[in-house]
Amino acid sequence: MFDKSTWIRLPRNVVVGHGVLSETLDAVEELHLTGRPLVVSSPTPYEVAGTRVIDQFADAGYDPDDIIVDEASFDAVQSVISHAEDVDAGFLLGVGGGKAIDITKMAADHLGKGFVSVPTAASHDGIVSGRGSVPEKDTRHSVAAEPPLAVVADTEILAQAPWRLTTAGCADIISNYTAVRDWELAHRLKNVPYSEYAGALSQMTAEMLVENADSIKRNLEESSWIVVKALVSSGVAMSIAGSSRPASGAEHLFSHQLDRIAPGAALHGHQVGVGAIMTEYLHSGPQGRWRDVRDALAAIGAPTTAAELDIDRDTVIEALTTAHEIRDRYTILGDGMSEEAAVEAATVTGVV
Ligand SMILES: NC(=O)c1ccc[n+]([C@@H]2O[C@H](COP(=O)([O-])OP(=O)(O)OC[C@H]3O[C@@H](n4cnc5c(N)ncnc54)[C@H](O)[C@@H]3O)[C@@H](O)[C@H]2O)c1
Ligand SMILES: O=P(O)(O)OC[C@@H](O)CO
Ligand SMILES: [Zn+2]
Repeated sequence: MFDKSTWIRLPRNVVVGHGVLSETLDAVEELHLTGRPLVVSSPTPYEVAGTRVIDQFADAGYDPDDIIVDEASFDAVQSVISHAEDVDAGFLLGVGGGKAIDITKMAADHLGKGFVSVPTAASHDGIVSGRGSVPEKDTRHSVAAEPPLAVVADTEILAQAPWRLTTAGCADIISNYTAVRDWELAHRLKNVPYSEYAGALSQMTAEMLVENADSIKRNLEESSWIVVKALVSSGVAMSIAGSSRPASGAEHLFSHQLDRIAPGAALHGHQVGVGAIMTEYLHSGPQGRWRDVRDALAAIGAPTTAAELDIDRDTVIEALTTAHEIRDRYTILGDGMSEEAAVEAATVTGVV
């Protein structure tokens, strides 16, 4: 008997383009969301977009409230949950980078309330995904969370954000190459469930971004358009998979470990990009495609070395040799790299 079943939870409205922040109210009303809007944001995104979202709802007769968060932690999620309960929020809007959006989708999930994603930077592919990423002690959780009912991605705002945030988003997408390779490996070796559809979509998204690298340029709003569409597509791949597997392999484990050892050193996307150069080397050897990964990152101006991440050699080696411990996710790192092998991989690829 065929007894498989799956839920693919996707946004209903994905609104992308110049000035679309002013259509946030329309995108929400079309969903028939009711009650008090709660805007969850971090300091700069609040100034850049949060106040304008609040004004829209206030002018339309809603009674919006807001809360500022700063870090991706379970404490921050709890503070949003408590605040939402105190003010009797009807639905939540996450306005900001990856951390603010992750916190909002996890709080919305706990509360059983609708969630709307309003990215202010094209820096990560959590814009659409139904996953939240939270560090806790020695580990990093990938938590099932409320996927957005609507996404409002204003390319005017995304283009005005610091350029490094956009190159971080590109690198988060380029890392899909190695994430899919790790996923296929885990499927073959450990019988981890694999979705051909999600894997193909994730890989195609990375390929399209790399093919369009010439059009991804500072001060060009079309760049934000290309990158945000790729970020949406990657998030859809995660929703189809029901996990972050299509977009998170060993290169992400390396980055998560860096977050523990050298917190705040570099952006998530930049870290996973550098990680992908080394894990592609591990997959395909010295003559393999790690140079293609490195060149694709370099073409869009993302870091390709530890120095560009502002991370020293020893930290890279420590992160490489311990990355397999952070999560129960089988990857090319297997049960761990020896120090000698880590030095070899980081040196041959020019990361250190
Ligand atoms: N849930 C998922 O599927 C998923 C996917 C990718 C990344 N992530 C998570 O997202 C986080 C990384 O996202 P991030 O790189 O956006 O980090 P972040 O949320 O810390 O944002 C980086 C900085 O950019 C600022 N910023 C955002 N928009 C700005 C703007 N318009 N102008 C000026 N500054 C602006 C933020 O306030 C913050 O200080 C990590 O925690 C990562 O694990 C989650
Ligand atoms: O599940 P994690 O490893 O947090 O990955 C999510 C996201 O960063 C993928 O780009
Ligand atoms: Zn990522």
